[in-house]
Amino acid sequence: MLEAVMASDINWDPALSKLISTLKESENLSNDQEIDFLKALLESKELNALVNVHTKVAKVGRDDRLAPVLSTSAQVLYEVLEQLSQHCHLNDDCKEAFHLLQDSHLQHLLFAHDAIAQKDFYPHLPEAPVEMDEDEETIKIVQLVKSNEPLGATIKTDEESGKIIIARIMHGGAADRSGLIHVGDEVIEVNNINVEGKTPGDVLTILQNSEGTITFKLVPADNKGAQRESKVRVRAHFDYNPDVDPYIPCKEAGLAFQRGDVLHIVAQDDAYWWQARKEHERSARAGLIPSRALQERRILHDRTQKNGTDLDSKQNDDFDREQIATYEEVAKLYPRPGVFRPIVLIGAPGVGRNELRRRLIARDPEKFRSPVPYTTRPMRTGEVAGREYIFVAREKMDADIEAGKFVEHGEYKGHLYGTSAESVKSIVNAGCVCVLSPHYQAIKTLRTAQLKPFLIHVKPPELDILKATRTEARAKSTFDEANARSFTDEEFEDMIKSAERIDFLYGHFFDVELVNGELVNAFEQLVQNVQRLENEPVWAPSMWVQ
Ligand SMILES: Nc1ncnc2c1ncn2[C@@H]1O[C@H](COP(=O)(O)OP(=O)(O)OP(=O)(O)O)[C@@H](O)[C@H]1O
Repeated sequence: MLEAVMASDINWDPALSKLISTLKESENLSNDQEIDFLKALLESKELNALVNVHTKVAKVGRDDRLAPVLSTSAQVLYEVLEQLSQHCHLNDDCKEAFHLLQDSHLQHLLFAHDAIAQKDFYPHLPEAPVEMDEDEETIKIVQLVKSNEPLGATIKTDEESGKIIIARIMHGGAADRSGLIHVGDEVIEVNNINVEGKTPGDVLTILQNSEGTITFKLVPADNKGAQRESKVRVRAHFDYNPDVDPYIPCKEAGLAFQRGDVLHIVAQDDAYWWQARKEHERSARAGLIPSRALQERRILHDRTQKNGTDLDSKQNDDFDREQIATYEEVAKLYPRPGVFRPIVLIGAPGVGRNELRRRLIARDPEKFRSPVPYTTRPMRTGEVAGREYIFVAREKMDADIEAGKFVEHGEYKGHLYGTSAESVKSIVNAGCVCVLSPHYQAIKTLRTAQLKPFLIHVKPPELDILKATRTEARAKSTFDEANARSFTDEEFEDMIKSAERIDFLYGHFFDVELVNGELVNAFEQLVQNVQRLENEPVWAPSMWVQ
């Protein structure tokens, strides 16, 4: 009786009611326990409520008015940001729209929208296994038309089976675009020629001698389509030329690049050879590049071979080079309104970092500021504490350096000098652009996710221009504090050598290189870079972007 009252309170789903009544009619089912269990489950309030929710959601889902106009809005947002970034300097409205669209709440809202629009919330279940006769092998026949373009696939002999298999499919190449050939597919015939027992070299000869259409008979691999394009971008920290690489499996498939190039890594599934495209050449076919592991091994091997005869191992007391520079993962760092990245001018002593820094501050002292450095040297007559320097006791500064409170520091004639992290932070927090011109060894301590510095290498021009510009400007040597004199020839030469060494050791860390020949031009370039940083996204270590 009680059951009947409760049941009548519930608005049963019609399909569920029908199932329950069918169950009651199936009295001839032998196992009573199973029927009781099923009955209890079907009559439970929870299941009924779930079915009702499902019916409502399904009904709403069918409503065309709720269909998303767009399911890639986040992508569109990035495209709009890219467009706007080129016009920010022209128009204040552009600038405002650019800053508004960078808001992380807005971006996450669009990500959530796209996930729903693409119905990305359903669990991805593996495909149900299809029962197949084990002896039966599916064979596919693939026809490709031979053109001047390479096939974009490499083959190898499988170590275990001795069969010829597809080793690699180059992203964007002819084989990839056909969508018909996959890594691991076994090659049985090429143009009706059986390749059993043949070497990859023999197969290549068959391919080279074929004209027009090439027909492959293949046994498909189990994991076809397993290659998925990754989104990883890296900045190369070394130059690479496949033409002079004796180990690359196929020189034509290689991708040449230079230190500083941003590469889009499209496949990393091979331990030694990654596939990549240059970031600014999006439509191009991907090429092979050495993997991080392979490149690390090569560098270590080269170092032991050279055994201390090169720039790298000399003067180790002076420099500490990043152990092994291969690739650094990068992402686009968008400017944030009112929060400016510190501008750090690095260069050989005497090259003109301070001159450029002073000019930048003089151009807009409200906006560009440099922190007052700390020192342990005694105050000189005419100096004011907190204006030229913040004067501190040696013990205090030693302790603060030890505690990591200085972003850079050094010792000169027995006294410590340095810039505190706090003073940089307070300039940034005040909405100003912090400009620093520290010693080059400070790169390592400055280059952190907290500071996110924009590093500029101020380089000297060629020797004759260096001499001419400094002589004409009556430049004062910075190597002799006691006497105001001009630079000597030796000092000019040292400046160039020092710049080469900075480039060798830290070149991959710089965002921009700026040649300080004619001062007016160098300053103009500096201003342009500073403006670009305020208005455009710039590649930075991906750790800084998260
Ligand atoms: N492009 C240039 N043309 C002519 N003179 C220049 C140029 N750049 C800098 N100078 C002059 O060279 C001298 C040294 O410059 P600056 O003090 O800026 O060097 P620095 O890189 O800061 O050196 P240090 O690290 O040794 O202090 C100054 O007299 C400066 O005016």
